[in-house]
Amino acid sequence: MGNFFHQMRVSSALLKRLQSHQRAIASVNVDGSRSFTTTEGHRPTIVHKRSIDILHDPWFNKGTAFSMTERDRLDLRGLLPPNVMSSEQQIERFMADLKRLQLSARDGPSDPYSLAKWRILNRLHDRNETMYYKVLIDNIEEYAPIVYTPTVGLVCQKYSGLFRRPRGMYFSAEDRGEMMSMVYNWPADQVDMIVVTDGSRILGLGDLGVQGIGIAIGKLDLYVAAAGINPQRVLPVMIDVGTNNEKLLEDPLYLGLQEHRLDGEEYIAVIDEFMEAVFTRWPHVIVQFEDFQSKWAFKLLQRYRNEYRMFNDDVQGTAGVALAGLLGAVRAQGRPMIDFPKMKIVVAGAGSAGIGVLNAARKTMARMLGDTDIAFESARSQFWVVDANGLITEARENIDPDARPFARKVKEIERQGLTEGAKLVEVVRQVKPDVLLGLSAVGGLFSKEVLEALKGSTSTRPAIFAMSNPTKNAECTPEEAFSIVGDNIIFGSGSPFNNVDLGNGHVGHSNQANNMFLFPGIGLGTLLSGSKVVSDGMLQAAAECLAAYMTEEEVLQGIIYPSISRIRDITKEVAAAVIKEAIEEDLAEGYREIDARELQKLTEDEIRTYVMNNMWSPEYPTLVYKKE
Ligand SMILES: NC(=O)c1ccc[n+]([C@@H]2O[C@H](COP(=O)([O-])OP(=O)(O)OC[C@H]3O[C@@H](n4cnc5c(N)ncnc54)[C@H](O)[C@@H]3O)[C@@H](O)[C@H]2O)c1
Ligand SMILES: O=C(O)C[C@H](O)C(=O)O
Ligand SMILES: [Mg+2]
Repeated sequence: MGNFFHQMRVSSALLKRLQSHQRAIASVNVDGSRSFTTTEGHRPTIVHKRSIDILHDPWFNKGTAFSMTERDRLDLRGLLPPNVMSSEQQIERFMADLKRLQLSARDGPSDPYSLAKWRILNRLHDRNETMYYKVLIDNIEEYAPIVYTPTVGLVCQKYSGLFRRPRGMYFSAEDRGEMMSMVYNWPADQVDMIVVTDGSRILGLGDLGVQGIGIAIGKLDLYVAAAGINPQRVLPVMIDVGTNNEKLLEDPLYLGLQEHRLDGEEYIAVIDEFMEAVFTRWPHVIVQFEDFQSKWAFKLLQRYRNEYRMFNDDVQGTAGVALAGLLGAVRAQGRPMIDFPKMKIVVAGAGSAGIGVLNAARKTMARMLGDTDIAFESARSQFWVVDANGLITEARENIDPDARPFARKVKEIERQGLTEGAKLVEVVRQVKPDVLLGLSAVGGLFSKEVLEALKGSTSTRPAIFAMSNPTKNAECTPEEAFSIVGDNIIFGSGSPFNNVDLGNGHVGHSNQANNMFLFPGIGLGTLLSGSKVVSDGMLQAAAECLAAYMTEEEVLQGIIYPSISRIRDITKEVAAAVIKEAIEEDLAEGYREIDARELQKLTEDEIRTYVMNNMWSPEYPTLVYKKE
């Protein structure tokens, strides 16, 4: 018996070894790599690829389930959102998302087709970039609202569910001290354009944390489609310093750091480290800051704009687009642009966008009035600024320092029956403005009552700019504006709306007043000029180029911005204007084969040709394999 059990014991031990050995031999992978497993647990699978290659290989990719040690070992740190997910959580997220989409297909409020179109376009983007951009460029009017505002807002809100293949880099608070090295995990040795966000104010949707990466991706889609930046040289970046969005903090499927936002010096240190890392690796890159909450938007712009090639699209891009619209509104009245300083402008919203617009408009008025201190001071009295606490006056306690230059003098407004904190409708009623401009993120703020009050405007052609995004945050729709204020108004909005049929063959033109008409040209012009900074003069030249782009006939019809189908052409013109200004300011240092001296010799037409010759188009290159 003993012998029998002994033999049994021996054979079972032997059997176990044989089985494990058999399993080892049996798991040779299809690509020839071998996986060794033992009964004590899993030994590693030998792979012959790392970094982006392994993320893009459906055989080995684990996505958010790569552990932190694997991420370090396989050069994946920074290429994935920071939260490590279990495979169960991944499946749970996918199924929840699928069910959520099915719900939205039935509940109706969100356009289910827009998200479905985004998914299909996103899959193409991951499979074949040349084809993706050819589809986008050839159908820009139909698909810009899908890859950009407004659908991109929905994508950001649902990003944790929609996330499939990571795109871009994630620098998180947990990467402090690592950024200078992890930046080399990005496969491209040349990067021309970076769009970076910290997710703190995505469109008018507030703090979306790591999900804000969608806005950086959407903006760069326009850099490629409108400015012809080579898609292999763009990099979307998310700086994940946590989120104050309680819903995301509690969401088990959220992909970002589930802690409250860093603030103060700790926050600045993270951004500093990021900027140093990217400009060390790519000294000629241009970094566009996007959708940072106002308090940091201004501070970081001032901190970096003289040291790095950077600009803030919400502050500076929007300022230029709005200025072009305001000048267009003057032209649409059949008046010369020099009449601009006479306009009375009511602005609802004193955040990163609103203040940016006010500063640019006031400087332009002052320049038109002789560019003196007196002119600058007098221009101030053309603006009335209303924020969440009503009209901003010098009587306001704890006034935001960025808004202080636009605080109305109490004595001045008493004559108009206005006081500190006066409601928007009261301000419109008393001021009778030429322009009502919204950058408040409050949908429907220009209520029927406010629009009725605007009928009392002293302007022959009042202008309404409902610039907040996405669509549901627009201060009013074109239908409301034209039907209440009248057929003769000028209308612009941040998100696209259809034109309004006014009857009798008349059309109420719904312009898209969006910074997409400037940021691609600002980036492209800065790149091709070789300027080390984005100067105020370059930004002003961009705005004035957009303002002058429309013909007299178009403007008199109420068309003050181009159709998005012309975005490649306006971007070329804006870029040329930016280069010309950089040359005049002696900032242009040249780009690739063309040096500063040669740039200076170019005529305006030659600058345009230079721009066009450097705009990438979606044509397949011929490929030849060469062993690395
Ligand atoms: N069209 C464009 O190109 C463009 C460009 C940039 C920003 N935007 C949009 O502008 C909006 C604001 O962006 P931001 O970065 O300035 O945001 P922000 O949060 O920094 O500022 C919002 C401002 O609106 C004010 N506000 C809030 N409620 C108000 C109310 N009831 N009445 C009047 N003012 C009110 C706030 O006090 C604040 O001053 C967002 O929807 C954004 O998408 C559009
Ligand atoms: O993203 C946009 O459409 C414009 C702007 O940058 C915004 O923040 O709303
Ligand atoms: Mg923005």
